[in-house]
Amino acid sequence: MVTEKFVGWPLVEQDYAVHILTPDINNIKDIKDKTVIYTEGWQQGPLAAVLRGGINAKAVLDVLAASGVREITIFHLEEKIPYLEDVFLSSVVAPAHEMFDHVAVHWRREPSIYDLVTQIGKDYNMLLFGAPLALSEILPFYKSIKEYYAGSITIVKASSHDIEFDETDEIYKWLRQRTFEATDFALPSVLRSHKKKLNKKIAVILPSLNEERTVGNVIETALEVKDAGIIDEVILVDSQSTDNTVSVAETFGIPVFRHPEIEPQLGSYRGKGEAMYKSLFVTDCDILAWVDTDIESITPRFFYGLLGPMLTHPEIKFSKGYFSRPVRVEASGLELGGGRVTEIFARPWINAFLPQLSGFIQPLAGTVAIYREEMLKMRIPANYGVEIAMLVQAVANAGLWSTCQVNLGEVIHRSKDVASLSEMSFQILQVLIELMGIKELGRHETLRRVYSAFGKFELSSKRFKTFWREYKSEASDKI
Ligand SMILES: O=c1ccn([C@@H]2O[C@H](COP(=O)(O)OP(=O)(O)O[C@H]3O[C@H](CO)[C@@H](O)[C@H](O)[C@H]3O)[C@@H](O)[C@H]2O)c(=O)[nH]1
Ligand SMILES: O=C(O)[C@H](O)COP(=O)(O)O
Repeated sequence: MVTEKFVGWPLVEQDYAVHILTPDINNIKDIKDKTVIYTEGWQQGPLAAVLRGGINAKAVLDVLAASGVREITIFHLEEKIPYLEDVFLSSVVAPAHEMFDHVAVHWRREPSIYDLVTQIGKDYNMLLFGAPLALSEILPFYKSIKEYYAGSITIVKASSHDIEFDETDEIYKWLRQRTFEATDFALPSVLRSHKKKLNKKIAVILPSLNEERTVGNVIETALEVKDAGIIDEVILVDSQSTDNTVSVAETFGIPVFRHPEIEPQLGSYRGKGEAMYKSLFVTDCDILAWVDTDIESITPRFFYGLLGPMLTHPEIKFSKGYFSRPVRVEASGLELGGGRVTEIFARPWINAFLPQLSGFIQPLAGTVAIYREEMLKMRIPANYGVEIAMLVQAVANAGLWSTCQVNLGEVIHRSKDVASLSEMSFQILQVLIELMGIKELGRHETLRRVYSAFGKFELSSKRFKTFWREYKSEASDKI
């Protein structure tokens, strides 16, 4: 049963749709542009909100305030990742103090929301929750809570202009089936046995350019995973570092190459893409994985996590790492964004022109693994466009379902200044224009920047030509 307005609910504002939940319900509807209250009904007596943070949690506060509630009790399960608490603090705790006369926040440590509800349920006639992300998850969530709580349940979904993901959406399906957690692959014996069955050799290639501070730790961590029998080779490919990166790497006894010296007759360009292109000449392994050498928060998880889905799902030919990169911003306290170039340039571009890739959380991540035979089909730009180029071609050549992404945890790495990121974006832009065959837009390769101060101008301009590599034409006999 669905009604527009539930009479039992003492709402004083009209911007809400109220849908009745009953234990035998098997379908619920959304109403666009309205906050929706999925509820078993208003119950007089003590009530509490169980909130994690985010827009649906905030919507619970809005609904209660609009219903005339002046005092609120909030239960919150402590996050395993502490910075997520900033989301709770900024979206729930801070506004609650503005909206209610009295606010009690209880930080809890039960292992799950169901344990929490079991503990507190008898004290409240009514419990309110923020809705899970997808509409399709609301009903299962309701039914699970119902098993542990006898009072009246209410789930609130914020008004949103967003298009909901649903089961018919291909990206949603892909996200569900092709997004993995690195921690699910933490048992070396299981990965070893999959690797044996798959019968493929794996090389981890570490690209470096002036990473003397972090490279040693990255190599050591990679070697741990090699010792565990998950990878066969660890190789460093350096882009002519001017610090001690190479000598640090050499102390570990791994093969170390300066990429201009690899197949020198093919010439040499500067850039990370060039290092990745040349790596195929220094190993004959079947699967190649790259992990950046500037990652301060490196752990074995980065390596086995990236490779785990490929080892356990032979149909997966390309694996991309993703991670959280907490960035502090003024207004909301914290953004869980993907990186500045990702959010401001790559993601909007992808959604506008390459929506099939919109499920990738970190489309620019440098932590990637691919089957050698798939890489051989690709055109590789020498510059920072390499990551997006490989992603676009991986999906174009073998289909979205041959790709996956893996949550590797949190990445703390050396951050570039905005001017450097602007140059990186310019390179990625050039690569996308080329790959998408929209050259008629013109290929302007100069990035001009005008600085102005005290009425004077200074002009800097830098040329970014994208050099493309192809295995087919240039080097097929060598690899
Ligand atoms: O010419 C180069 C430039 C960089 N690197 C190494 O490549 C990795 C990543 O480079 P970095 O300059 O730190 O890139 P980010 O600013 O972190 O950029 C992100 O976005 C880029 C574009 O997608 C990706 O290439 C990166 O891997 C990804 O971390 C590091 O280990 C570098 O030492 C090289 O080997 N050669
Ligand atoms: O992936 C990105 O967008 C860039 O590498 C920038 O990342 P940052 O904003 O975390 O430095």
